[in-house]
Amino acid sequence: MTEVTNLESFRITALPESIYYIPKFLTVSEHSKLLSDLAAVPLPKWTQLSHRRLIASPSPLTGVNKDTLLRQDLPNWLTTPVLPKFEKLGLFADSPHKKPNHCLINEYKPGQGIMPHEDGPGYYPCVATVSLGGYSVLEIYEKGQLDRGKYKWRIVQEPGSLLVTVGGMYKDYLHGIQEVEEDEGLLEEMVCNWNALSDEWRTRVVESGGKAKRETRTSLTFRDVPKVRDLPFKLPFLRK
Ligand SMILES: O=C(O)CCC(=O)C(=O)O
Ligand SMILES: [Fe+2]
Repeated sequence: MTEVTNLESFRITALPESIYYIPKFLTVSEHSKLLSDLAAVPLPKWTQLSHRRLIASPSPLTGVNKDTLLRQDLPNWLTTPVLPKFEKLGLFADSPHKKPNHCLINEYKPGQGIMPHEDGPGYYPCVATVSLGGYSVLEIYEKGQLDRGKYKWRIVQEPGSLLVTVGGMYKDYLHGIQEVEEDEGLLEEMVCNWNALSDEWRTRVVESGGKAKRETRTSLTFRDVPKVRDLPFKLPFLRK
């Protein structure tokens, strides 16, 4: 496992703003435990969208601006493997609650993705994304660039990795994942964290001429929601 205590050493230097890629953030057993705990989540917790399925944990944001979290802890299976590591890295040290209180879980099958978007003002501008299952290619767009349909940078996320996005990169750019069954053009000069990727993955992709086939991939995107409201009364099933 990578010794993850110095965030700065994981900065993607090809990018102008603060974005960090930490390979092997999870051990192999932490990765498979998270996947099996996720598989045990009851089906009704998932929301099926047209191009991915989603769980907002502990619950979707509420209020007129959809920026308010009802006070409830994240489940232990999600926090136990990652929160102590976030703390070691100093992630969320300056955020209102000093740790994430919300996690969007996205599952993408081959051919699925997420349109270029920004995450919006409801969250403190730090997102920590843990990747599970297959690899993914996150594409970053300059805001005025979307109409030309072209991303500016590509970041590959391998299973077990952590991607941290803070500050300007969070606010001034859009990010998305293309809805394809196979990515193309995954060449050294096109992938800005190429050197941080595993030899196995790079070799396989180079041998297939810059192509890679998608597999099911799940992202756990941890965030801190500044606005938290107490539940008007505690329902028995929401008690910890
Ligand atoms: O799955 C990912 O890595 C990105 C997800 C995302 O951008 C989001 O949930 O806002
Ligand atoms: Fe996002």
